[in-house]
Amino acid sequence: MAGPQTCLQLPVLDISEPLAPPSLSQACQDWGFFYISNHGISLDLIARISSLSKNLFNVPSSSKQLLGPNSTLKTYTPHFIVSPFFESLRVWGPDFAASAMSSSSVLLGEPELALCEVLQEYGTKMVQLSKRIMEVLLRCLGDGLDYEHLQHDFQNSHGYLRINNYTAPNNQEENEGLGIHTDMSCITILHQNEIGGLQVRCKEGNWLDISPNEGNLVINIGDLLQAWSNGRFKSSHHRVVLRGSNPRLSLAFFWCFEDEKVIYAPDKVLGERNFRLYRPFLCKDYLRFREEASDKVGYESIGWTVMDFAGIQASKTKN
Ligand SMILES: O=C(O)CCC(=O)C(=O)O
Ligand SMILES: [Fe+2]
Repeated sequence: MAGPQTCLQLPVLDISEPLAPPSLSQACQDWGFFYISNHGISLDLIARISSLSKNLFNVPSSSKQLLGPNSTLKTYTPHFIVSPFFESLRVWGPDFAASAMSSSSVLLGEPELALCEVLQEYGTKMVQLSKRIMEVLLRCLGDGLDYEHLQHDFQNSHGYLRINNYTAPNNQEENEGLGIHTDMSCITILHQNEIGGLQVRCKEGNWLDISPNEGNLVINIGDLLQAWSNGRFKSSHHRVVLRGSNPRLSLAFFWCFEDEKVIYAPDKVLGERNFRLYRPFLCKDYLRFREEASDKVGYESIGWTVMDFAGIQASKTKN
């Protein structure tokens, strides 16, 4: 008899094709996760980013603190904020090279030009992919002509990249590299290396692996799109577990609404559900709510999702 399912089978959207697989809408509704293929990101580009960014993570932690939460740039998240095994460097778009230049100059004493160049290439491709993926997703929400109208809402969206470096202890345990959370994006485009470890939580509460899939990138829906789509797309709780001591590196690109955007599901996306699940809210107010959550309860976002913040049924006061 087959054992319980441990790995989630997800549709693959071939981004070079005009049509999406029929199962895509359902996957966005049930899981908020799918893969994309033919995305134009070569293994060589990823290998160059991985090896150059390792040089940055290898500098002494006293240097990395110069970019930490109390610094001016605040592009580095040190160990123990998210977990003992996680550190991360943020690269702001749209000028990814300039952001990498500032951070690498602080870490190495001079800019790492090769890294700036590859990150500019990666970031620019991520922006193009995000627009293409959003186009496909909007077609799923509004049939035919509606989608062009919907696209206006995303014209000022922007993106940033996080280079996540995981180092697990050499023990037999399964260690949590990144705790349970939802993303504060519209969509996230993720490359995880061959180690795997990304998991999504089922309704029943158990965890399913989202395995590395033949060079395909993982896409997940974030909170902003869940609210804007009136819950038709789901921002799922997910986490990263580390099995064994192999190093894990991931590149997570977050495509977001602009800070001043009022997030409010347009009439055309309401679909069969004729009422709104979320009150209108300013994007930056939700980001602030989540920041406040991290200060109070740490990184994990349970009880501090967009439903808690703006859900019409939800209690809106948190003490
Ligand atoms: O490292 C990963 O695979 C996932 C990262 C992630 O979920 C995030 O940065 O929000
Ligand atoms: Fe995430």
